[in-house]
Amino acid sequence: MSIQVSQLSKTYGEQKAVDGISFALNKGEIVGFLGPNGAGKSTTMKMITGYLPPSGGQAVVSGFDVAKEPLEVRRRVGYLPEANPLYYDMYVKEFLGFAASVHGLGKAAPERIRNIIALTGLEPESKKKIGALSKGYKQRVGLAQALLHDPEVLILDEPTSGLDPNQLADIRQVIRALGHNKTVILSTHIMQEVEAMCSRVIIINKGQIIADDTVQNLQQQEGHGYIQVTFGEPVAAAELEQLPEVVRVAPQEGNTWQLFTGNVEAVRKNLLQFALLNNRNILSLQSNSQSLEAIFRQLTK
Ligand SMILES: Nc1ncnc2c1ncn2[C@@H]1O[C@H](COP(=O)(O)OP(=O)(O)OP(=O)(O)O)[C@@H](O)[C@H]1O
Repeated sequence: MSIQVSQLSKTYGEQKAVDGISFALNKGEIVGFLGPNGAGKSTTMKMITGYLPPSGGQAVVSGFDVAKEPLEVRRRVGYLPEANPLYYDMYVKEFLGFAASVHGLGKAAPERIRNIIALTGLEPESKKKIGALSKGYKQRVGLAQALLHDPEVLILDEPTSGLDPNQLADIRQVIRALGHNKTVILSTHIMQEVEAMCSRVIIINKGQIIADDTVQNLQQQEGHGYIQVTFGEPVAAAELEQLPEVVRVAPQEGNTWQLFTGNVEAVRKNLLQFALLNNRNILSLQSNSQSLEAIFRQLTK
């Protein structure tokens, strides 16, 4: 187990920013950490990296308790904080050299820095001062810093914020490749990003975990899949609502309906049977799963 979080919580005054959350991540997982603004994502990430002491519970990274052995944890974790604090007066290579010395990379540092600059696409800007870089390139320096010591675990708080579409594609590719032999947890508000990169999604709302599953499983869960059916004649909502396995129905244009269900196959069969017994014509029938964005909105509203 790379990351084991048990009953972790953080209280600010009266507010429970993180409220007893538990999850475990294995090596090779890229997990999308989603939630509305203020849900507790950054607070959780800061506690897992050891930058913020929890009010309760425990976080264990690569077998080390974050509270008891913070140095062992920092050796194994690469962290890109949301605010990405960088030394603006330093040159890119100078900053990475400094970060390498903090991690005690010694003689390995120059080659490692060269490799990381290439990996994060910093080459064209590597001779500039950090303060002179665009937002996207500053973000790349933050990512380079997080990767420098080749950590087993990467904790990336909105790693792609500020990147243009070309840079987005590059960095997603880098993160996907890293995910083969590391554990990556990344927070984002971009749902396509999660669909493109993550093997698993954890959704947090008001400090509590409300979903923890693969994107595919989330889409197949109760009420998240739907069938769109068009009849040749009017049908009443009540007739469709009483079909077994239908969770809710939504009228569309004309005689088209969306039937939400956790069992798309069963509803398809039930619909065909309903049409046959009640003398209705089905003009088209299509099964769909809702987008992650729609599921997110449903779960967090
Ligand atoms: N230092 C602090 N003092 C008091 N309250 C805080 C502090 N840091 C965070 N909070 C509160 O804790 C809650 C969770 O904040 P957090 O930054 O973890 O959310 P988030 O999910 O990362 O949000 P966002 O998507 O906006 O970055 C918020 O209500 C926030 O105001």
